[in-house]
Amino acid sequence: MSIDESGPAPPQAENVGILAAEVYFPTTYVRQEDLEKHDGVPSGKYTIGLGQQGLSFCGDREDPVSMGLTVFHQLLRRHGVSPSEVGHLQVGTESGVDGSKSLKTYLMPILEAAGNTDVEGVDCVQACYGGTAALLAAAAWVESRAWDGRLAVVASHMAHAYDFYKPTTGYPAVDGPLSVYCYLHTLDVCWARYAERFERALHAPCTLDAVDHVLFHAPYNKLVQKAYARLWYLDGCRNGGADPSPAHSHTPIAHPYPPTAMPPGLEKYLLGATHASYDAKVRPGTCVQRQCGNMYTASVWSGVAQLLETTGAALEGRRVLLYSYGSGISATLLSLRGRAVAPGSRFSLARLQAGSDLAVRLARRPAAPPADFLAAVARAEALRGAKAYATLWPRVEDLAPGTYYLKEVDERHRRVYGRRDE
Ligand SMILES: CC(C)(COP(=O)([O-])OP(=O)([O-])OC[C@H]1O[C@@H](n2cnc3c(N)ncnc32)[C@H](O)[C@@H]1OP(=O)([O-])[O-])[C@@H](O)C(=O)NCCC(=O)NCCSC(=O)C[C@@](C)(O)CC(=O)[O-]
Repeated sequence: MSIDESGPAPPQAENVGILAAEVYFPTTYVRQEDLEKHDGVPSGKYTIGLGQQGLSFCGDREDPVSMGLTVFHQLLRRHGVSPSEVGHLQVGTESGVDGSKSLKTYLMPILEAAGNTDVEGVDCVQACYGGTAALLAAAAWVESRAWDGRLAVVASHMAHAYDFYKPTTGYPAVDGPLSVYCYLHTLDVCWARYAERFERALHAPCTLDAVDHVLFHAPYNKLVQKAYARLWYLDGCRNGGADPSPAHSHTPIAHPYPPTAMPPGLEKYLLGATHASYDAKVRPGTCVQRQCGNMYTASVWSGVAQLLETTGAALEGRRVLLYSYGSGISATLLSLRGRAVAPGSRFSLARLQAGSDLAVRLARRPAAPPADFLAAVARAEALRGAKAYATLWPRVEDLAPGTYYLKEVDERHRRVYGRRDE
């Protein structure tokens, strides 16, 4: 997919696009309905209230490095990319394993094995936005005079899902309502700026009708539903539509209500009014997010991979709007266009679709009991900063074939990785 029009095209801009995407999630997860029972909250609180189905977590055998190794290895192998073809490798992350060494350096053995050490890029760290920053840096490299024709890889990894779920010492402190406000308010600002640029570049009105799919960063799915409803509302306001609020029906809206000052009933109305278009434009990119929980830097980009799987060649010519949000605040609203590549290319949309197995892998995961999840959290806490230990769980044979895993942390905090046989 190519990055959409956003201004006068520099000479190399036609080379910029996403050729392939790969997603890794651990095989261990807990069902949200089991967590509701375990936590003693009313039934529906997590599954309907937050719109989530599963929560991925991993044991001490997996960390951001092993997940990055797995997904990077898989990306090259599945798409027939030789390590010598990679000239840029950038990792978007929220949770490195070292205060100095980048995650990118841990992935280098895969390229070094093929004699390739001439690889630009390090890590991008900024809450959930790191993956997007990495993608934009890779795109800028391909557009620049430094580009030598090789491929750029942005390897986003999934952070431990419980990092944000159970804040304790050393975990992020969260102001939930403020963070939700910031997410939605930032969407308002981004949409206004996006629409302005769109109209300047394309000399055509920017409306949601010009968009075929929308992908959102997803801390939880209910916020995605609300964000899409808000986008529809903003679109109506911007394009001189009538106030859809039952209380103010058909009054032209000069200024949208801010997210915190919506008249009673308006949000519910918007959710209902956008139900069908949400199903068509948004839902196809949300399955991994609902089944794994907040994937932080990888969240919105998992939607790209899922859209490739569900839509394939039909994506050609379609416009995908993508909202990346990271606390702090950093956000980008950008659009991508599905583009055909040379017939028979290893990166054709049809091939990407045929080679993708996200739904199969999600369905194959056996659900773990909440007690396993809590034990993994407790062990991660106990091992924070520890050295000279061998990892214990899960058993290597319970990892998916080909998965990289952490074997041990030695007495000098050096991490040793292995790979499960295929
Ligand atoms: C989001 C909050 C504040 C929610 O807070 P909470 O206390 O978990 O839930 P709540 O009591 O506010 O209820 C949530 C919804 O569930 C409903 N509900 C309640 N009970 C039931 C039931 N039985 N059956 C059906 N529905 C039920 C309830 O009515 C409500 O509906 P809403 O008003 O939203 O429409 C909390 O989960 C939180 O603090 N989360 C962490 C922060 C977060 O996710 N923020 C999102 C924006 S910031 C962001 O995306 C960045 C981030 C987080 O990814 C980090 C980064 O960038 O690094």
